[in-house]
Amino acid sequence: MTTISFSADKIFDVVALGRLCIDLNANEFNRPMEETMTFTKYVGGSPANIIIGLSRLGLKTGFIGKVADDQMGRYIKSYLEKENIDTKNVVIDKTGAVTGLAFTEIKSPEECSILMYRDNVADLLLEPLEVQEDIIANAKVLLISGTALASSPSKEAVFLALEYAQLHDVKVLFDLDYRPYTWKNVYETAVYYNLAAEKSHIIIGTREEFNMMESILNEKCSDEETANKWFNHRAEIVIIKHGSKGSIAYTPNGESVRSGVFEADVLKTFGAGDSYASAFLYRIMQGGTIEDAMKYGSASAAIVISKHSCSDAMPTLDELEEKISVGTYKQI
Ligand SMILES: Nc1ncnc2c1ncn2[C@@H]1O[C@H](COP(=O)(O)OP(=O)(O)OP(=O)(O)O)[C@@H](O)[C@H]1O
Ligand SMILES: O=C(O)C[C@@H](O)[C@H](O)C(=O)CO
Repeated sequence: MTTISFSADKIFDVVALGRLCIDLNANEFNRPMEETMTFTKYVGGSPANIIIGLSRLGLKTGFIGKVADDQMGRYIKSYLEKENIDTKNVVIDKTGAVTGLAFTEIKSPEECSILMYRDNVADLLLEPLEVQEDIIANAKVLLISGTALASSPSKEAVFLALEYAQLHDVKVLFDLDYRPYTWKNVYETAVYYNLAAEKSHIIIGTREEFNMMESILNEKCSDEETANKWFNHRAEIVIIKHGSKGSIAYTPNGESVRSGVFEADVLKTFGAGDSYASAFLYRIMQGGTIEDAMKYGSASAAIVISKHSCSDAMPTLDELEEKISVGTYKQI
C-alpha cells in the first residue's frame, strides 16, 4: 500500500507555476463554433484550474505566474485572491503582452475542442528572476504544467523553479498538459518535457502525451514501460490517463493501480484532467493511498465534466465526498 511523504511545517501545501488565462466557454451546446454566438468568461489554464481545485478542497495554495496589465489580467488576479490563493508572485507584465484566450466548442459531449488565441501572451513572459525562491521553499509541492515550457523566458523560469524545489525538499508534480498549438515542433516539445519529467516526483499525463514524449526515439512503450523509465530518475508515482476508460498509476515497487470512473452526465470533456489532478493530489497529501486518491480524482472529474466551466466548477470537499458516497463507480 503506497503512500507518499511530503515535508511538514511549510506555509503552502501547493504552489503552482504556469499559465493563467481566460476560458470563453460556449453557451450554446451541441453545435460548431461557427454557429456559437455567446460565451461565458472563466479563469482558465490548466495550472490555474488545478490550484483553484486544491484551494476549494481546503489546501493552502499560491501561484507563480504573469498576467497582462489589462482588465483580463486584473480579473484573473482578483479571482485567485477570492479563492484564497496567494498571488504575491503573480507578476504584472509591463511590455503590453496580452491574456491568452481559449474559446471552447461543445459539438457534443464527446466532441469538444479548444480554439486558442495565444500570440504574445503574458504567461510565457515570466522571467527566471521573477520566480521567488522563498515561495517555493515554503511549499510542500510545486506543480508545473508542460505549456510553460513552450518558450523563453517561461521555460527557464520553470527550470529555475525546479532547482529551487530540489534545494528545499519540495515534491514536484508535473501535469503534462500538452497543447500542440503552443509549440513549434514535436522534437523541441519532447526534449523539454523529458528534461522536466526527470526532475519530477509525480507525473500525470494521458497516453497520447506520453506517446509524444517517446516519439522522438521511435519508442512504442506499454503503460508499464513508460512508467518504469521515470523510476530511474525521481518519480514516485506515474499516472497514465485513458479518458473515459480511467487511469493507471505505477510506483517504483512494481505496484500498479487501475482506477474506475464515476458515471457522469457529460456536458463537455475539457477540465477532466485538471479536476482529476487536483483531487488526486489533495487526497495523496492527506495520506490517502493511491487507490483512494485516484477515486477522489475520478469523482472530481465526473463533477467537472457535467458542468459548464473548469475552474468555477471545481468541487468543495463536501461536494466531492458526496459524489464518492452516492455516485456510481464503475471499475474497468
Ligand atoms: N466520459 C467520462 N466519464 C467519466 N469520467 C471521465 C470521462 N472522461 C474522463 N473522465 C475522468 O477524468 C479523468 C481524466 O480524463 P482524461 O484522460 O480525458 O484527461 P485529459 O485528457 O487530461 O483531460 P482534459 O480534456 O481536461 O485535457 C479520467 O481518468 C476519468 O476519471
Ligand atoms: O489553456 C487551455 O488550454 C484551456 C484551459 O484554459 C481549459 O480550462 C482547459 O482546457 C482545461 O483543461
